[in-house]
Amino acid sequence: MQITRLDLRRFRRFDEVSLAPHSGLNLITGENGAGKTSLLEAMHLMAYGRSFRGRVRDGLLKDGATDLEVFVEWRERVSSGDPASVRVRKAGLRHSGQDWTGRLDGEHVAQLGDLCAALAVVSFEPGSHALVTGSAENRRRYLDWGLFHVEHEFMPLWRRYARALKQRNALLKSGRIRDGLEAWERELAEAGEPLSRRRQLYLEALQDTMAPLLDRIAPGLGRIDLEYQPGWRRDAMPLEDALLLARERDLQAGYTSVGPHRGDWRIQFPGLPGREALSRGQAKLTALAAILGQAAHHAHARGAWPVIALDDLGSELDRAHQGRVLEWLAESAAQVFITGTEPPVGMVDLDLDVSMFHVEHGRVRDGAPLPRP
Ligand SMILES: Nc1ncnc2c1ncn2[C@@H]1O[C@H](COP(=O)(O)OP(=O)(O)OP(=O)(O)O)[C@@H](O)[C@H]1O
Repeated sequence: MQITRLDLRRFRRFDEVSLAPHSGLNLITGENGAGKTSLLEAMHLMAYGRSFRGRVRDGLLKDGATDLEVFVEWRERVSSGDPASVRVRKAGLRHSGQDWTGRLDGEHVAQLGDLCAALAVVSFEPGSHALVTGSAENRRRYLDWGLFHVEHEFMPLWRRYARALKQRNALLKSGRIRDGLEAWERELAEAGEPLSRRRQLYLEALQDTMAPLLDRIAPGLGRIDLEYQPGWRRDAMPLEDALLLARERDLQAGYTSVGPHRGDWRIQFPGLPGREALSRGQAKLTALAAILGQAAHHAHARGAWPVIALDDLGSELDRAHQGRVLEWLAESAAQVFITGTEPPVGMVDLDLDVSMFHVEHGRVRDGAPLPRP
C-alpha cells in the first residue's frame, strides 16, 4: 500500500494542506507545533476511525471551523491477475458537528469501518509504549486490529461476541436473569471460544516475526516469549462453564468478569535481569518491534505492506538503535512516514534514499536533502 496523496482541510492547525509522499522512507520535519503529528494523525484517523491522541475526536476540527475533511489516495497491488497491476483507491472523510461521513472510491460508505478495512496503517507515537506498559485494552486492540485485517471471519465473530456481551451485561445489571441469560451465555461462549483461539494463533504467528525483529533492533533485550491470557481459566474449563461459575459474582458486580473481553497478552523477557522494569527506551523499542512485527506479518499474510507511520521516531532512542530501526525499515518494502524536529541522528549515518518534507506556516514543502555520511 502506498499513499500518493493526503489532503487535509480545516484539520487541527491546517486550513488546507496537501502532501504527495513517495514510496519508501518519507521524512517530515518541522518545528514544535508545526503540524507534523497532525499529518500522521489524519492518516490514522482514516485507517482507524479515531485519533491516536485519545479516543475523543474533539480538537481535530480547526478552531473556528464548522467542518473538516481528510482525503487519502493510495495505490495497492491487485491480488488476483497480473502481479504488476495496481489500482488507485480514494477515501474521504468529513466531520461536521457531530456527524461523520465517509466515501470510498467515489461511493458513500454506510459505516466508517469500511474505510478502516480498506486502508491499513500502523502508527507508532511517543505514547505507544503503553502497548507494553499500559492497560490490557491497548494490547487487545492491537491483536484485534491485526486479525481484522488478515482474517475475514474475525470481524463477524467479534461483533457477535460484543453483542452477546452487551446483552448479558444488561441482564446482569437489571437482575432479570430469567430473561434468556443462559442463551446469551451460550452465544458468548460460541463466539468467544473461536475468537480466543484466533487471538492465540495470531499471537503465536507474531512471535515468529517479532522475536527476530527485536533481536535485530535491540539485541541487548535477549529472547522474548509472547504469552496469551484468554480472560478466563481456559486450561481448566470451557468459557460457558466459566460464565456459569461467575454468574453470582457477576450479578453482584453488574458486569461480565470473564471472557475474551478481559483477555490480555504479555511480552516476557526470560533472560533479562529486572525484566519488570524496562527503561522507557527499552519499552519503546519493544513496542516498536510489536508494531513493526505486526506490519511484517500483515505483509506476509496479505501480500502487501501496511503504511508505517512513526511519529517522533528519534526521541528516546540512541543513535545506534535508531540506525538499526531505520535499516530494517529501508529493507522492507513498506511506505514509511517518520516525523521529527530534525532528521533522526541515526538516519544521517546511513546512506538511505529518503524523501524529505518540511512543515512550516501551515504548509508542506519539499525539505532539504539529508547530509550524506
Ligand atoms: N483544533 C485546532 N485548531 C487549531 N490549531 C490546533 C488545533 N489542534 C491543535 N492545533 C495546533 O496544532 C499544533 C500541534 O500540531 P502537531 O502536534 O501536529 O505538531 P508537531 O509538529 O507534531 O509538534 P511537536 O514537534 O511539538 O510534536 C499546535 O500548534 C496546536 O496549537
